[in-house]
Amino acid sequence: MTGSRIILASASPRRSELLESAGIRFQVVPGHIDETPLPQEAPVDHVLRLAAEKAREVARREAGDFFIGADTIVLCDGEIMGKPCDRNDADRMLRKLSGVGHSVITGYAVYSATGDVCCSQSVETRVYFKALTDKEISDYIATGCPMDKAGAYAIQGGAAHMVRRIEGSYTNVVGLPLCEVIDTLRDMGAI
Ligand SMILES: Cc1cn([C@H]2C[C@H](O)[C@@H](COP(=O)(O)OP(=O)(O)OP(=O)(O)O)O2)c(=O)[nH]c1=O
Repeated sequence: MTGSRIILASASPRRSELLESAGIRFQVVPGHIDETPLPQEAPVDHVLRLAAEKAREVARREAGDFFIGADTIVLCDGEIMGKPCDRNDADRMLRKLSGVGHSVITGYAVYSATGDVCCSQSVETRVYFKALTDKEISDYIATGCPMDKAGAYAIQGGAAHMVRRIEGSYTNVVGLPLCEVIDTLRDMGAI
């Protein structure tokens, strides 16, 4: 360890758990930004922009050396799915994901306050759902789990049985592509 103060600019408990599992020492300070996509904004541009905005917003008001921001979306048939706004929206999303493949894209950014540089990257994972029954969807929504997850599901939680297979990084689906984030932290001298 270099003794750098690393700040995770995220309210996501999943991101904290993942970073902790890699043995990184850090503090959590959630970022507060508007997550509305810009008109015509491409999915990758969207997650990279939000990740960098979260990291920089926290860097403006907290002391630290390196600030990590991230944003995860589900991309299905051209639609960017963030977190559902209500149960009907969660139902609509899960019906759309049922029986088909989609992408989960996470963008992350590491901002160095001392160097005033920001390194960012996006990672894509393909996820294939089995066909879901009406009961599976309504039971899952009743648990409340979908409400704070992009695409209205958690691969690490109650939706594990809905996933037939994935191609690519598992941690990327949960919210932070660990291999890549650790490489970036090392390249920047943060760890
Ligand atoms: C697809 C999927 C998403 N998610 C979560 C990861 C993110 O927490 C959330 C996507 O919303 P984000 O806006 O990326 O993150 P957040 O609002 O939870 O936290 P912050 O902006 O403060 O960093 O969905 C899972 O936990 N499991 C999954 O399988």
